[in-house]
Amino acid sequence: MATCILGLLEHPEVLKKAQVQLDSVVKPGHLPDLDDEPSLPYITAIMKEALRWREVTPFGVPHALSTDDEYKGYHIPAGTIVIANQWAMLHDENVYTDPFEFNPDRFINPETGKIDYSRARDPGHACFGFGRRICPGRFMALESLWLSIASLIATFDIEKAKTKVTLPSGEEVERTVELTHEYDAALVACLFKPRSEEKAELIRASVSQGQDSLH
Ligand code: HEM
Repeated sequence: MATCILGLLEHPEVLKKAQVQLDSVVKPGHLPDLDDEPSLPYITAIMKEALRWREVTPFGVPHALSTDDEYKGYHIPAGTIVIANQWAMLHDENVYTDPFEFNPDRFINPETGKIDYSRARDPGHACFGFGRRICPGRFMALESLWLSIASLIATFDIEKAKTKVTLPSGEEVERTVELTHEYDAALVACLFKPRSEEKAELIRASVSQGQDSLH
């Protein structure tokens, strides 16, 4: 979710495009649900791009060989720890054009407007691991992520938080609130604003429904 929010902050046009698609599909007064998924390919594309762009586990989960093996002529003895470089697979420019760009449209066929993995491979080929130990929670993860992203975009405008700063000259300027980090200057404070009073009511109703279901 954090990656997705960062991508949307960097690309307000993606947020707007997703809101237009949501508004044309989801009935007024309702939040999106999984039945809407086939009609909302752009939300699916945003989710897949977030899972690719800043993948959750760049080096997967290390595994150890229980028996000797051979891979492309390399002998790998039993006990060797093998790390799958998911980051490289999901940023391979032969598979994903401009791999460091957050671009959900890479998964959308421009003619049909539908999801099309023939132009950019489904990140599911790497982001959940591989083989026998592939993530068993991936179906739940994809559905809950999709619902969270769709509901967030349907109800909120998201923008970088701004603050007023007074320069030594006395001039007041507006600045983006960035919490710089030793290794990464990408920590940005953001504001979530309900898109309308109707959406604010929808958010309140859904929060109180969630609280009721906890009791
Ligand atoms: C976006 C969300 C998620 C991502 C990216 C993710 C990714 C992964 C990855 C890369 C592995 C290692 C697979 C391997 O060894 O090759 C893994 C393992 C695992 N995941 Fe997930 N996961 C996610 C969500 C979940 C959820 C929601 C659950 C449970 C409800 C879950 C349960 C597990 C379990 C139990 C394993 C260990 C499987 C084993 O070693 O046999 N994961 N996950």
